[in-house]
Amino acid sequence: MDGEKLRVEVDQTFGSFHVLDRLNFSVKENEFLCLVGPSGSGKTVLLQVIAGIVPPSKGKVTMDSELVNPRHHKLGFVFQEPSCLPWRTVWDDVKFGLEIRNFGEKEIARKVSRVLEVVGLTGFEKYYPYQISGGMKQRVALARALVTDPDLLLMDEPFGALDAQTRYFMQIEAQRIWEELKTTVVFVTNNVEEAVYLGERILVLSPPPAQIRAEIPVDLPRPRDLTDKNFLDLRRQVTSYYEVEL
Ligand SMILES: Nc1ncnc2c1ncn2[C@@H]1O[C@H](COP(=O)(O)OP(=O)(O)OP(=O)(O)O)[C@@H](O)[C@H]1O
Repeated sequence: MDGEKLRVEVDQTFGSFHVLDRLNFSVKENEFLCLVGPSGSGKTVLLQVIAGIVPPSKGKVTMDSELVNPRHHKLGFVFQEPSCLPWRTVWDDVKFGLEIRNFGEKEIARKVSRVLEVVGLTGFEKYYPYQISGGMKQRVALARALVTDPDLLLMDEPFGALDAQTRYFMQIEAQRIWEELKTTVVFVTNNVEEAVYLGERILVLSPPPAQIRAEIPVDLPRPRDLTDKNFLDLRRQVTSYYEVEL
């Protein structure tokens, strides 16, 4: 496929439990792909398989036509629970991923300061996690993932633990950041509106053994308008697949 970044062809079982049923899809370079599906449908497992953390029972995941390997490919993660290191300031937390990659001090300073600007944390460099809000902690997590210029950014319900208003604000920010950096993103969410707001394409997973129930391109101009008729029509369409058999 033209511009294909990631190809996923996997089947996953744990003992006798069949979680992912012959999933087969690809992600284009710079694409923002959203995965939605009911709780327990295997979205987190799928991200773990994509990242090479869990080896697939059958099949393979390739990035740029090579088997995915966390040692060779730069993968960024953002999880649902903000995972700031309590003893590190925002600055030190974000630079952690660069320190272990042996970047020089000057290069680290340049990259960290740039990424903090991108996620809107300039001015908060010296703050500790207990001094910042949940939304800001997720910005730190995002900055930590972005600072290494990942080939692929995997986001697992990153805004799921935030209150509704902060979540909405972070969606606006995520869209802005993606438009600026054009990183390839696989974004897992339970929230259909969030998927239509952010994704260029949405895959709807069924309950386990999970198959792709629908693949829906989101061809709406950005920034998207939650009240626009086309937005609401698409949201309804995705929801109709999502709710079958729930
Ligand atoms: N290592 C494992 N061994 C056995 N079963 C597992 C393992 N990892 C996940 N599972 C099971 O796989 C199923 C899918 O879990 P997963 O967390 O991927 O779902 P999910 O779609 O991300 O759910 P949620 O939206 O609630 O986070 C669950 O029933 C879970 O218990």
